[in-house]
Amino acid sequence: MSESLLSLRGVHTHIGAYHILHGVDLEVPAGQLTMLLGRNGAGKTTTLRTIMGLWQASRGQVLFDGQAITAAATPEIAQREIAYVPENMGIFADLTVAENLLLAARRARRLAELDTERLEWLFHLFPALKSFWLHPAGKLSGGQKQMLAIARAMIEPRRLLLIDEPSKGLAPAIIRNMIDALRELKRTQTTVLLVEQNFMVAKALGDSVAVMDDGRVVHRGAMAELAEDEALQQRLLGLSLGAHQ
Ligand SMILES: Nc1ncnc2c1ncn2[C@@H]1O[C@H](COP(=O)(O)OP(=O)(O)OP(=O)(O)O)[C@@H](O)[C@H]1O
Repeated sequence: MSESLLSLRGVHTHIGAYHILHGVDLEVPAGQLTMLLGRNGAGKTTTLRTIMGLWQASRGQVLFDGQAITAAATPEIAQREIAYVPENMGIFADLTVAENLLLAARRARRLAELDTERLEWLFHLFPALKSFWLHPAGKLSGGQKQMLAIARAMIEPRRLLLIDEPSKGLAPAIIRNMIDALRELKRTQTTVLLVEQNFMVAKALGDSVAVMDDGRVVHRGAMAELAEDEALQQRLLGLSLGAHQ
């Protein structure tokens, strides 16, 4: 079992008067892709936002590489090379694809300063970025916007990527492209925590898995084990047998 890069220990999060996370225990092994699954409203997005410091944990600990980041502010967390791709993607529609990528790169101020090798790798993963390089990002299709959002998170080497439901609303062919790109990212041994509702995506990409329900992690294990156990999927996720084939 590889060592955890990120650990959540008994994390509680309140949003205003609402108690949303009720003691989340989660381990994200280094160099692996961990799936975070669960029904709607289980607390997956709240967990990612709490890790990123966008919500503050009211109890418990968030440890990154053995150090507590529980009370750290978001910029400090980002400086530790943790990147977050929110469900709404957070791209700037009026800016070009190139400008969107440049803004995500902390070490480059001008396009010429972007690491060309890394850029070529991103173009190889997401060819649409090259075709639309100088077009406003708002003109991209939903799938292309999602690819841009992920590419922004990958423009510089990151130690941990938090990605929220990248397949949402995408056509199956686009989802397959996205799976291919994330598989390629896995080859670089980047540690990823990926929230998904689409079980096919989870099955294709996950090394390990955590399933949430009602603000807690209720199952942890290998993704391959959950993928084979339809009764467990039914119990944890309410998937009807065979529905996700
Ligand atoms: N800003 C907020 N104010 C109040 N309640 C919130 C807020 N954001 C989330 N919640 C509530 O917290 C609970 C968990 O939401 P969260 O978005 O983390 O779930 P999720 O597992 O990501 O669900 P989904 O798959 O639907 O995105 C839900 O009951 C939701 O209504």
